[in-house]
Amino acid sequence: MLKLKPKEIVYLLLYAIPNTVLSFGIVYIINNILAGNERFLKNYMGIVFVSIIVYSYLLNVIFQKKLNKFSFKLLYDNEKHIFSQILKAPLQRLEKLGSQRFFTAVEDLRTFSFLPYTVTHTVNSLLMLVLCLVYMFTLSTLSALIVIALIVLVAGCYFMVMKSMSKQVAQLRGYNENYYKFVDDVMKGFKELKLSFFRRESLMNNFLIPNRNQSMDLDFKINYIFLSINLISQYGLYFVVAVILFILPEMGLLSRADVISYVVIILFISGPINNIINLQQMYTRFMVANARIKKFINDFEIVDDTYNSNSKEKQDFQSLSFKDITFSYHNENEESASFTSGPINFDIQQGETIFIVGGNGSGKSTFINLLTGLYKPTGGSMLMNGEEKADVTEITQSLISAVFTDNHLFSHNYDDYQLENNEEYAALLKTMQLNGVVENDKEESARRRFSKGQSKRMSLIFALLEKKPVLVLDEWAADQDPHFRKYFYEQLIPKLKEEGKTIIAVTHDDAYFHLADRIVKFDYGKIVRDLKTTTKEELTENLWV
Ligand SMILES: Nc1ncnc2c1ncn2[C@@H]1O[C@H](COP(=O)(O)OP(=O)(O)OP(=O)(O)O)[C@@H](O)[C@H]1O
Repeated sequence: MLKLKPKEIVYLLLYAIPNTVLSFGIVYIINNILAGNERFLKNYMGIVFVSIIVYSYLLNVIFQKKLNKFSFKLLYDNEKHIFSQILKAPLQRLEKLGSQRFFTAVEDLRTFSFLPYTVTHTVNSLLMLVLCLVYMFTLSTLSALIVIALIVLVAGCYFMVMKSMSKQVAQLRGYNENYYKFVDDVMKGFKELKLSFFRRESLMNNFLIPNRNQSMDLDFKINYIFLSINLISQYGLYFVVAVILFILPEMGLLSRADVISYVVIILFISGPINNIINLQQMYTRFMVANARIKKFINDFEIVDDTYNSNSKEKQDFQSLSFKDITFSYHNENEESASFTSGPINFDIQQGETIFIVGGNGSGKSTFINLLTGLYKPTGGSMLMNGEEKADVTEITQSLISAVFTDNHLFSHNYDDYQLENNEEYAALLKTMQLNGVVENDKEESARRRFSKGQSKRMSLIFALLEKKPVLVLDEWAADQDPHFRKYFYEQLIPKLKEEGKTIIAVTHDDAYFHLADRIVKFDYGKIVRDLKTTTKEELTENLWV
């Protein structure tokens, strides 16, 4: 993710080299004026000095602008990339990795907003350091070598400590990932938490507080080490100054006149050295964030198996078949499957209404996820209109609209229909008995908070507006009042059937089972009954025997 292209390196050098030469020019002039060098005590030197400062300032402004543009592009492009990766990920991957990965990835990306500042200061500081050291060499080779050795010693200690830090910075990120799980629990389980003092206390005392305390201790330790290292670098330089002032002249390695130059240079480069050292913690954070974003992108880097077609072409639907379809759930770190579905053999013809029934955990929703292409089967084949389809999602995207148990009403209209002045929408609001609830045909009126049952009805309206031939409903009627439930089974389904819809509905409402064309019963992930409905009594007899 963090890779510089040759063009960017050229830009960086085009800025950094002249800028450092100019900054060095400033030190060089100061040094020579302090040393009383005749050539520098000219009137025009003041103008040269100010010009260098102004020129260097302008160069920095221009470069900062470019670098800011580059890093913000990097930041925002990656935000978009992460979003599109999530949209491409299979449901199973998302269920396994958890939504908190998304939040920490965005947080990791934000670290890169410090990139322009860090890069500019590092490049300037490094080049400045090199030039000042070269200048020192022109004054006295041996002394320069001693000074370099001392700087290397201080830097060496620093880097050793730094190296051990990246593991701890990564560990800190891990704590934050868990923290987001607790945030998720609070947001989604707020009501359950409100109802139980014990649960709230347990969440706080046994989970959140230990997590935050461990995180705080580690965060403190990391920052304390960074701070200590910065102090080492600062005081280490005073130590170098002490060597220049008291030892090198005594040993006859440096003339008293050159001592001034050396000290001026050391004091001048102490800024860049401290910069380089301070900025190391930013690099450690960049490295960790970069590695984690890479991991995130890898974890979500899958061949996009979503059928990407915007084709409005009406699909001709006659039949859909499962041939020996199998699927398994695996718990983390477990070889054997925790639940296996199939082999499933199933057929549905155009215009049929099928109710999927069975006990809790019998595999109905898993079947719906396979049918809608959200789960990829581990074996078997799917046929549409008698023709085998390699890409299951091709079937689902073009044919099926669905309302899931945990339906969601989007905050905006992402579909290709408009609600305003849409007669079909107005008619559906009436059919769903929502015309008194939804005030008008404006988007805002459709995207507010509804009661659970109303929200399901809105989702069904949106599913019907997609005008796809197959409608899949997972326990849709479970949230409806008895009056509307009766209306749904006895009038709405027959009406949709009359309009040519093929309906597959998961249901527990055995009072209405007889109203389907067929009942498909699941148990332990397998179809154990596939019955044509006749009379209510006959069905009851056949279904439960
Ligand atoms: N994401 C998952 N990971 C692992 N196991 C799962 C997952 N989802 C469901 N299961 C397991 O698979 C089995 C079938 O679950 P499924 O949701 O398909 O049942 P269901 O028939 O729809 O039940 P219900 O009537 O309660 O909604 C259950 O044992 C369940 O615990």
